[in-house]
Amino acid sequence: MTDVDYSRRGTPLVKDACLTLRPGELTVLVGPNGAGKSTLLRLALGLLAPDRGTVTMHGRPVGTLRPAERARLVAYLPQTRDLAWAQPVRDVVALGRFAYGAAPGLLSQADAAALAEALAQCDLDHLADRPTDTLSGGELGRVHLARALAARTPLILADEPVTALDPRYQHAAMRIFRAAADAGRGVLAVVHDLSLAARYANRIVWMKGGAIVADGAPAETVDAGRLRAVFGIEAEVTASRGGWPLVEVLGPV
Ligand SMILES: Nc1ncnc2c1ncn2[C@@H]1O[C@H](COP(=O)(O)OP(=O)(O)OP(=O)(O)O)[C@@H](O)[C@H]1O
Repeated sequence: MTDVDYSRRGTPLVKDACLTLRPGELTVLVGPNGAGKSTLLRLALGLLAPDRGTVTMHGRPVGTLRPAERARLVAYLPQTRDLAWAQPVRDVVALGRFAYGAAPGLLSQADAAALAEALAQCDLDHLADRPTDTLSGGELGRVHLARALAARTPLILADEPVTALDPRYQHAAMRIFRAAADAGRGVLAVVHDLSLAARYANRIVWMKGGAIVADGAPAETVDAGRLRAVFGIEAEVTASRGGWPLVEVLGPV
């Protein structure tokens, strides 16, 4: 996206945003509550139309893509994930294949392979037949992640995909995203845990007040001054043994 502005009732929610997602990169979007992260994702997906600027996907204006075309290019994991009715986990994950013509009970070989891989990646094999209204919040979070992965799209946009997950599954999910990026896909994930972001991202995009205020590798952008300026927190940043920045939040400024 280039030079994107978006306002609602006279209030600018996204200002002058320029962002290019590249294949092979796990980009983590961070910023305080209300910074405009979800709005930016929705603009990138063409779910909102910008007041100014351009948004393209694979070189085409995103607004000109038909829904099924878009669904083959990008998987979207929204922040609020309502399911209209309870269905078995397997069928919900299979919805990730709808852009390829799949329906529950009507899966091609490719659909079935993608479904099986996504269930296994998200450790859902033992829950595959469970109705979704019997799952815990974290289990349901993994179902939605699996649905996004099953689409096997070149691009994944995930809005707070790890928020409901326990530490083990948070790391597992970030590793899945990182592996997807290493395999050549482009991933953009909104993550609030800054150490988790710094541990796995190739690149961190920082938003505040609707604007992208920094964009770069974790080692280049995670520092105490930026954490104070963007989040209003005092924090100590040290280097982990693995070389990535570790953030210890001391408290609000
Ligand atoms: N339809 C709308 N009308 C008015 N204000 C809106 C609308 N949609 C979003 N906003 C406001 O825009 C701002 C940005 O919202 P957005 O959901 O993009 O933030 P966010 O960075 O994703 O926040 P969070 O971390 O809390 O999820 C918020 O202040 C929100 O209240």
